[in-house]
Amino acid sequence: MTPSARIAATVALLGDVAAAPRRPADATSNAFFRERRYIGSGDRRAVAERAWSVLRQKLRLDWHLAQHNMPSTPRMLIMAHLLLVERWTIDGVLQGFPGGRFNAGPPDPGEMAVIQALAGKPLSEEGQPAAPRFNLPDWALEGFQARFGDELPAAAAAMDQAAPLDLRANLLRGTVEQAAAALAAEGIPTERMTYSPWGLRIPDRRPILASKAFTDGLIEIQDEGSQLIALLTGARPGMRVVDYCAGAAGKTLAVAAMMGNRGRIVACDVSSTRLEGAVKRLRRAGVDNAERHLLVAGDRWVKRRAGQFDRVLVDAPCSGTGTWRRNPDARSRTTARDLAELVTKQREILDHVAELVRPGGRLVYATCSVLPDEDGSQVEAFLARHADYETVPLAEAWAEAASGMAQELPPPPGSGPWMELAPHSHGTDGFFAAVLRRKQ
Ligand SMILES: C[S@@+](CC[C@H](N)C(=O)[O-])C[C@H]1O[C@@H](n2cnc3c(N)ncnc32)[C@H](O)[C@@H]1O
Repeated sequence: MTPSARIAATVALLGDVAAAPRRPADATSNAFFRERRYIGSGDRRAVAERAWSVLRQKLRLDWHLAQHNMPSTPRMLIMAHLLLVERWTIDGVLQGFPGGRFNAGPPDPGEMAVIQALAGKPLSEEGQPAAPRFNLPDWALEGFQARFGDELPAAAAAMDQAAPLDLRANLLRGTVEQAAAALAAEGIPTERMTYSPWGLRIPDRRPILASKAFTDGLIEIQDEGSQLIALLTGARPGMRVVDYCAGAAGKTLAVAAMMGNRGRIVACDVSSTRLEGAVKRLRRAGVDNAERHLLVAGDRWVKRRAGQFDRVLVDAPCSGTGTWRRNPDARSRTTARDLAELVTKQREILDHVAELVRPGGRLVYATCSVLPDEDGSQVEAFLARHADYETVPLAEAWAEAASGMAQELPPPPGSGPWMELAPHSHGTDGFFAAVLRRKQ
């Protein structure tokens, strides 16, 4: 493809993303390239990388375009990206948008006026309101400020970067060293992680789904923060555990490995598609102590099992604000209304499952959000409603988890009542986890 044909393909991809505003951009992107198998891998990478960078910077680009009363069309977003992010000149942009077949077509007079106004401008500038300056949607600004305080500039900047590829060695299939050696033998070098005893990191992201280490179940893709949530359950062989919002079983797999396949873990979810997705993963990982339960309206599953579980993990549906490194489009896709609905849903789920835990057992509440409404405030409100629960501070929960493990753990990733992870402070996605004990 010529450079201008790549730009035209990026316009088309961003058009598809805009046409399906509630759909995650990676799903749209996969479908886009599936329908265009003639696009070679180099072109595909170039188109996807630029589209992804536009989505990563979209709130800032929107702001610049709004200053000129220009709607954020895919064409205009790319032109603004070329000027403000890639630092192209006006001539460069005009060459990128020529007429003719396979090209995006030249700018119209309105677009041309904006191109001229944006040329040479910085992406972020003095006087810009805080939300676009920190690349945050308006509805999330207050929560980010409350969570990070003076660290907000560093936290927001780290959230802007692409994330590494994090793997978890599956101890049901071998040791961490064996997993690392298997990957290295396939030309995929990895690094150990700071906190997770099972973690292997690939700093430069590369496809690993076709690797033998992956198909043999030696490794799973899982952010270090997610691994630490599983770790904080302190699950051990022989326990009875529920992973209540299990999705496609990401954390079920990690917890089952901690249990050495002994005891029982039930993966519940309201989504049959997600639970279905768990089947293959459980098999590949060699997990045979897990069962799945699809939650339906009026389900009495929880009521019938009151007080029966040692550990209940609620990996709650959330705004995903902690994962914006990986899902930059979610910044624009999620709304204030979504957040309000999620906070209500989280409260309802917590209240519903509280009775599943046996006295002395633990309820672990986790999100991949950094917003206090979904995290600390949600837990404080739960504790105020449930006098039979108390917090197990992070250091204590960490030490408890460590005592059940063969290898030593580093010091916990923080102090205080719960675990709060973020890209700038821990190199993980943004995560929250609180360990709550049901009193005897
Ligand atoms: C953060 S995701 C879980 C990710 C998963 N634990 C993992 O590690 O891969 C939240 C999950 O909660 C599920 N969910 C939404 N509402 C629910 C409810 N009322 N009860 C249980 N699960 C629910 C969603 O279908 C989604 O799979």
